Amino acid sequence: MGKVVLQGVGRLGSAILEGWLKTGAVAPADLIILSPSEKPAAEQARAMGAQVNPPLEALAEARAFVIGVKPAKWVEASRSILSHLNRNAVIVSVMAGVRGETISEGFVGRSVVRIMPTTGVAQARGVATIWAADDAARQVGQDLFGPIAETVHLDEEDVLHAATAVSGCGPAYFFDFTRALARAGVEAGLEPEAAERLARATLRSAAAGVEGPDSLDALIDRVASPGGVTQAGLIAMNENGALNRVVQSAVDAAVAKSTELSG
Ligand SMILES: NC(=O)C1=CN([C@@H]2O[C@H](COP(=O)(O)OP(=O)(O)OC[C@H]3O[C@@H](n4cnc5c(N)ncnc54)[C@H](O)[C@@H]3O)[C@@H](O)[C@H]2O)C=CC1
Ligand SMILES: O=C(O)[C@@H]1CCC=N1
Repeated sequence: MGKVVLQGVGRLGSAILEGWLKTGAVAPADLIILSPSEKPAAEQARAMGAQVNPPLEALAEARAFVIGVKPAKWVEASRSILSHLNRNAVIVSVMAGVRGETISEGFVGRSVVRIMPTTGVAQARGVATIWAADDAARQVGQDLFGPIAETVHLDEEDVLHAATAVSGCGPAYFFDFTRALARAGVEAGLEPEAAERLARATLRSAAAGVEGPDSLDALIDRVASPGGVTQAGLIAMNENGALNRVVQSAVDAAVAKSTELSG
């Protein structure tokens, strides 16, 4: 089967690692982790049998090489490992922006699959958008991320910018909204601790609602009694298209940044 190399155990890399360890999607004995500093998730993986920073000759057994470093770092990070990496290893990039063709050139023609996951992969409850130029690479992406995320396959690489702006970044938008809701609750008279507990629990409760088949319109409708309290809040939030405008501007800015990173 071959080894899976994870290069970079930062915010997202550690979430991926936690998801794999939790689900067994990648057996710890098949994991090679490359990290310049000690990381709790890497240490947990090591205790379960993974190799952390082994001699680079170990990369000759790699079937997949996951780039978990920042877009500005991958070229430098690939330099020392390239000559050791199995010729047939599939390069799995979770980097925002950087194009598959550019990565493939940097990895001397190896196949590339691009994935845009959310940090929810840590709890095996992520969502991951997948694009690859060839089916074999796409399958590697599915095998690695299917067990820890709901996967959405794209036919067009360019649409990854939009998927990144909506989904890769999306959890932060919801957390930001939740924080704003808690702050508004404090303004309205709640104690800060109660306001934060209520806002966080409401996010979880709303998330449970979207597990089912109901449309978003139906879900909103169920909360908003006609002429009632929720409707008053929704009317204020959407006055002159305010909510759509602010969300659209966030997505547009993220798409622009992702496009900038693609060079
Ligand atoms: N944080 C997120 O929610 C998401 C991040 N991404 C992508 O994931 C990648 C990583 O992002 P974050 O985890 O947020 O950044 P981060 O800065 O938290 O993690 C990057 C890690 O790479 C390590 N690193 C740097 N040079 C290295 C090298 N030569 N060898 C091994 N490790 C090295 C750093 O020590 C750091 O721990 C980025 O390309 C980003 O676009 C994609 C989707 C979501
Ligand atoms: O903020 C970032 O650049 C990365 C990509 C999507 C989520 N986090």
